[in-house]
Amino acid sequence: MTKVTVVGAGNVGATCADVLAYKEIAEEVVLIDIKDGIAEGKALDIWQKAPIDVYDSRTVGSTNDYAKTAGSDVVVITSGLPRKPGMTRDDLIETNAGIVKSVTENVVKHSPNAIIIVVSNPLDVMTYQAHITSKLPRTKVIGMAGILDTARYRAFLAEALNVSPKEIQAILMGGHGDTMVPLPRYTTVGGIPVTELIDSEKLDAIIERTKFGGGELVKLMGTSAWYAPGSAAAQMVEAIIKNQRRVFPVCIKLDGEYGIDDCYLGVPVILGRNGVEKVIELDLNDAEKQLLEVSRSHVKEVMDVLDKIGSN
Ligand SMILES: NC(=O)C1=CN([C@@H]2O[C@H](COP(=O)(O)OP(=O)(O)OC[C@H]3O[C@@H](n4cnc5c(N)ncnc54)[C@H](O)[C@@H]3O)[C@@H](O)[C@H]2O)C=CC1
Ligand SMILES: O=C([O-])CC(=O)C(=O)O
Repeated sequence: MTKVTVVGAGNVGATCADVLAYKEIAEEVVLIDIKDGIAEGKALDIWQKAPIDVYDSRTVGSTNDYAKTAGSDVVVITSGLPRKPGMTRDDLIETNAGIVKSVTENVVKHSPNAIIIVVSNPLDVMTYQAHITSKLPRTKVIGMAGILDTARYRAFLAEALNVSPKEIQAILMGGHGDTMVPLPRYTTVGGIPVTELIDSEKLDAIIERTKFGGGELVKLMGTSAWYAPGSAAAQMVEAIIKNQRRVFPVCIKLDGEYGIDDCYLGVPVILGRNGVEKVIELDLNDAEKQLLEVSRSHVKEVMDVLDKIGSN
């Protein structure tokens, strides 16, 4: 039986669990939260939608009882505070590091073979936290951000070009923050390089909007996004559970790739049954390398903050 646990039954976690269930990505989806009854309630609500949307994945809710999560193939960690207007993702580090650490300990105790997908922010550094706490290989503890950031970029491009979002292929690298690195050189529209279809001024504006895409939504809603983040995490789960070997930007600890050691950054990978099956190394030009270095040094600074807090 395929089993997936989602930790945190808030906006992102519940959305992710819903997508996992209605797309029948896993046979059993467990939702767990510390708030009394919330996970049970949302799991029941998703199950009651099954006759309407026609799916048969089972959903189970749990208030902090990790026994119910035992033997999960994949665990998605969404527990933690979201930011409010005026905050950066990095402002969440102290609270969320403690949460991600204790959650990871419980996850590994009950599902030692699970692949862990981290969603909590600040994303790259929470992936670091989960990786060191779990003591699992780096290919099995990865972060979700690149699919979301790339989706925002693709959605903005589809709107500007008045084409279907299905036609836009793109890749984006780096940390999940304002220093992320969209790559126009690797962006195509139905196989046509995007630079042949849009002028550079408009493309630059879309890249800027993408970098601040999370903040745009925080400003509008007073809390951060959940529909696209929940679906993006579910898409990673699907690639793993179905061994699809899809090519996605995913946050992973770099071990020499791109000339970078000991830093958690978004890079293109092949995602399959074993988690990251391969890190793909693109032949970046000097300008792209420079942007990636800016992103690396920012993430490293936040990793240093985590080391100082000492929750690892
Ligand atoms: N990586 C990405 O691209 C994205 C990351 N995020 C991040 O995801 C996280 C969750 O966001 P939302 O779902 O909007 O927040 P939310 O506040 O709606 O839900 C968070 C849930 O975590 C639960 N929780 C807290 N401590 C817990 C613990 N120790 N064990 C189990 N559950 C616990 C809370 O009770 C709450 O239900 C935030 O850190 C946010 O910044 C959000 C969107 C995109
Ligand atoms: O912006 C936030 O705080 C949540 C997030 O990471 C995103 O939506 O990209």
